[in-house]
Amino acid sequence: MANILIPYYSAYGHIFKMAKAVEEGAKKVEGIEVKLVRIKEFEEVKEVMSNQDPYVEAQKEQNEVKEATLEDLQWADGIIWGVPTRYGSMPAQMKQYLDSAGGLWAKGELEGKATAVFTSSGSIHGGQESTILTTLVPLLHFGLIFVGLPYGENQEQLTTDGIGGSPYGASTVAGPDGSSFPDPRDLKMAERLGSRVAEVAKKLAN
Ligand SMILES: Cc1cc2nc3c(=O)[nH]c(=O)nc-3n(C[C@H](O)[C@H](O)[C@H](O)COP(=O)(O)O)c2cc1C
Repeated sequence: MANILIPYYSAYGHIFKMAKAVEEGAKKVEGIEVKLVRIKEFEEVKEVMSNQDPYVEAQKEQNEVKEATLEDLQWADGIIWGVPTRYGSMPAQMKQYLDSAGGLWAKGELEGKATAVFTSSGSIHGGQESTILTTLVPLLHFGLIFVGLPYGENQEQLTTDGIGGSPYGASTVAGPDGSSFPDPRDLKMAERLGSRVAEVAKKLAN
């Protein structure tokens, strides 16, 4: 038995779609309970974006998803973070959540749990790898054990096509105007990342 938490932030829905694929993958592993939770939005952002249809529609889609709490992190044996690229690194909303977990860090409560990151960017070279690698820095401070997405199981990465996926984690390209959808190969790799973390978390928990 092991619990997998998928905390994600998604302004326009791409990370949300990837998160659901990660969830599917984790659920495929026997004895796994999965919880998908959204990172709290800033009130200022809600206000500024309230007249932007793509944002409003994407938020509606996520209405049913509960907001992430610190108790969720304690509950989890494995944590898979959904982190869209903001200037080549994580959004402030995600950093705020991580910063609010200082009490758990102080007690070492997350040490030894499995973790992974999936991301999304506007353009192919807009910072998917830098987002995952810079997200890894605070995750290591928490003592989490990083799980990547190796080529062997993810031959889709061996391409010159404009899709996501790297040894660092699953990803997708949203398009400069956000109008692209995750490629089926992106979703497949996201699913495999979910299964992989679930397998590792189960072994670590036992
Ligand atoms: C403030 C801001 C900064 C961004 N910075 C980048 C960036 O550095 N590189 C990039 O390719 N896309 C960038 N984007 C585009 C987002 O990565 C893209 O909208 C996101 O991946 C879509 O995921 P979502 O639909 O789940 O929100 C940025 C978007 C915003 C709003």
